[in-house]
Parts: sequence; C-alpha cells; structure tokens
Amino acid sequence: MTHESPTPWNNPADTSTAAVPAQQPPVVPNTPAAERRQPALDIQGLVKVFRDKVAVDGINLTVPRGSFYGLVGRNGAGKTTTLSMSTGMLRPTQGQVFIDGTDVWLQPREAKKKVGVLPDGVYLFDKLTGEQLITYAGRLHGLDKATVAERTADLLTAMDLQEAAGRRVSDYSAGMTKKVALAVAMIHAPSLLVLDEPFEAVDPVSASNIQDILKAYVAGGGTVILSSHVMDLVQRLCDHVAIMNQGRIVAAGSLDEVRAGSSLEERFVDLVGGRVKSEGISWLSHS
Ligand SMILES: Nc1ncnc2c1ncn2[C@@H]1O[C@H](COP(=O)(O)OP(=O)(O)OP(=O)(O)O)[C@@H](O)[C@H]1O
Repeated sequence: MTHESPTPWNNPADTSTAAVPAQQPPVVPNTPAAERRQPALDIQGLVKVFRDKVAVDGINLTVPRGSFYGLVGRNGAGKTTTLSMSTGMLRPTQGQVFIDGTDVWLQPREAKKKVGVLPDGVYLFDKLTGEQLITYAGRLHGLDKATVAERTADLLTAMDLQEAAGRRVSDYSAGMTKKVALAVAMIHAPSLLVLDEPFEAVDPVSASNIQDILKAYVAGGGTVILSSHVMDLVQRLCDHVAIMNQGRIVAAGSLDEVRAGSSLEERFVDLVGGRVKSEGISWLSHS
C-alpha cells in the first residue's frame, strides 16, 4: 500500500465523520449535519418468516457510526438472515433497515453505495482471476479505471494476494476466497462493512492482517458489523456486541455493558443457555 495515496476506505477528504462539538443545537432531521449523525445501521422491527419458521422475530438494533460491532449467536440464531435483510439481499417479512439514514428497501441503490458486504457462503464469478474480480467490482460501482487499478493493487497487497492475483478464484483456497471477497466488499470505500463470519477458514496470519485492515478502517471513520461464533475474537476486536438467540436480540450495547463484569463467553452461555451436561458418548469410548 502506498503512503502517498489514502487508502480507499480512509480518505482524509471525506469529512463526513468529523467530530461534532459537544454543544450543538438539537438535531434537525434532513439536514446534512443530521445525516452525519445517523447511525451507521438502524434496524427497526425486523421480522423474517420462512414458511412456518420465524427466523428473525422483530429485532431492533442500532449500530453507532465508527463502531466495531459484533453479532454473536448459536447456530441458527438468525444472524445471517438479519445481515442479509440489512444489506438488501433478503426481503424482510416486516420491518425497516436504514444505512446511514437511507432506507435499504425503499432506496436500495443509494443504500448499497454505502455498504460493503461479505456474505455467508460467497458466490463469486470465480472464472475471473482475483485481480479481474476486484477490478470488475470496482467498475460495477462506477469507479474510473485509474482509481480501480490503484485500489485493486492496494487491496491485493493488504490481503496478501499479490502472488495469486493472476490465478482464477476457482483455484483459491477457502481462506483466499474469503480475502478476495473482502477486497470486493471494500473497493468502493463504503462507510459500513457487513461481514458474515469473515474469519472462517482464514489462517491466523491472514486473520491478523485482516483484523489490522478492519481496525484501520474503523479508525478512519468506517463502521464494521461482523458475525462470529468466536467469543474471544469478538471480545478482542469489537467495542459493541449484540447477542442473538432464537431470532431475538437478548443483549446489545457496548462490550462492557453486555459483558457486565464477566467474560463475553460466560455472559453468552448465561443468556443463551444450551450447555449439555454429558458423560460423553459411551460407544466412542475406547477405555
Ligand atoms: N431459506 C431458508 N428457508 C427456510 N429456513 C431458513 C432459511 N434460511 C434460514 N433458515 C432458518 O432460519 C433460522 C436462522 O438461520 P440463520 O442462517 O440466519 O442462522 P445463523 O445464526 O446465521 O446460523 P449459523 O451460525 O449456523 O450460520 C434457522 O433455523 C434456519 O434453519
């Protein structure tokens, strides 16, 4: 990554995240200043029903701008369904989602400019090389060729994919695919990144590199919301967390508020339950 040019997600020309003085008049809706103080993501009364299965059961969640937000929950808690509805990929049964004040389902084009998404189970045009894929994503977002070339080179370096840049994505490992998908999500310098299990299948060195990239992105005014099952990682990385269980948010807020003096894992198990006391499976024993 060059030092001369700002990273695509940390452009000093972007003053939209400038600190607001403490003594401000009340916020007047629909003014630029008010827009700047909108939450990065605002979920209101979100419901998803699949046939007779209530996957998401009327959740409300506010993700403050500039936060590093972790969404945790057991398998099937509703995390992917929530994130998919929040990014315009899955139509809600009920409820509204706003990205930076823009209604995702009423103004999808506007909303999608503001968000980068790493979906669960990534579907990519994998006959393209990594470099072609990132370039294609940048061009789809309407960026000019020179900008796309510069950002693509930066992202390939940041993701440690320079050597694989000319290989087809179909030949990438699971972790490399995750990294190229993350680059695709970041090429248009969105103000919000929504990442479903970003570290799954990623090796520890690459995971640390990605974490550094995300921390820099947040330090530069971006907002990240990620889902994960790894409590230690969320506790280390995130400043806010929401715990989902059976389609509902059972705790949300700053990490310290949610932990309430315990570790996140202890708090999670307390709230969600489901620990099975077991002597083990008898037929697996060889003693
Ligand atoms: N397309 C679908 N059709 C029917 N049921 C679905 C569909 N997608 C998800 N579900 C159900 O909705 C519930 C929530 O699923 P979801 O994938 O959102 O959970 P999750 O928290 O992301 O789980 P995991 O941690 O295992 O990825 C589950 O019971 C799942 O079986």
